[in-house]
Amino acid sequence: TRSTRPQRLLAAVQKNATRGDPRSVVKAIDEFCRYTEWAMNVGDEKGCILDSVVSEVNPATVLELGTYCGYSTVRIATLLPPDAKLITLEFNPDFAVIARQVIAWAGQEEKVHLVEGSSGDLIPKMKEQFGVKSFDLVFLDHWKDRYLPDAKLMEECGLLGKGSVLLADNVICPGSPDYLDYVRNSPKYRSQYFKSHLEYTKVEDGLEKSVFLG
Ligand SMILES: Cc1cc(C(=O)N2CCN(C)CC2)sc1-c1cc(O)c2nc[nH]c(=O)c2c1
Ligand SMILES: [Mg+2]
Repeated sequence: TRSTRPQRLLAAVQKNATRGDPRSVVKAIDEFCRYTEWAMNVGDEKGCILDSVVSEVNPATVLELGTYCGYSTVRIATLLPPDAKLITLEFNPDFAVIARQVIAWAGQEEKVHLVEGSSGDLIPKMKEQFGVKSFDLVFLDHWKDRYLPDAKLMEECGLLGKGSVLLADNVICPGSPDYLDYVRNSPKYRSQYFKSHLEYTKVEDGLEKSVFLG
């Protein structure tokens, strides 16, 4: 039967990237998605904004909501010090299988903990199961309708501390208007929009960076 898009993306990584070289993995995925087959990775343009926020926050603990094929997981992990921890949650087991292999090909498995399941179920278990006190950075890139409930859930679970940064992908396309309205109008956050484009296209999209004020 026909292969899946994530399987074709992994094949492109294994063919064109050097094992243990994360930058070559990122480049191979971007070339595949730009010239062969579009896929919903954060991409190179928004990826540079992601990189700059990760470098600025210099997080010890990161939560990524939505792994997909592991593209942003690799981008983030590459910028973290060796003792930092990146937990990434993926609901779709077929995506998780591919992401583990992409992350391994990039040589980043030490810093990454990929957990399969839904964010709504797993967020309340972060403290007990993973010994996390709070997250310095959360990258929301799973499903537009879960951004707001999961942000509130993280607040309720005490997973956000003063200065914790939420960075959300796709706030314009596909769009998460209720989340945007919340973080832009809540006294608990200071929010900033980084205008960009939907990965590998000219369509407008952007990242919203929101600092939790405690
Ligand atoms: C699946 C999809 C289709 C989009 C689109 O407008 N398209 C028109 C233009 N053509 C080229 C591509 C397709 S945008 C998008 C998407 C993009 C992300 O970054 C996502 N991140 C996390 N979770 C998502 O569900 C997610 C969906
Ligand atoms: Mg996205």
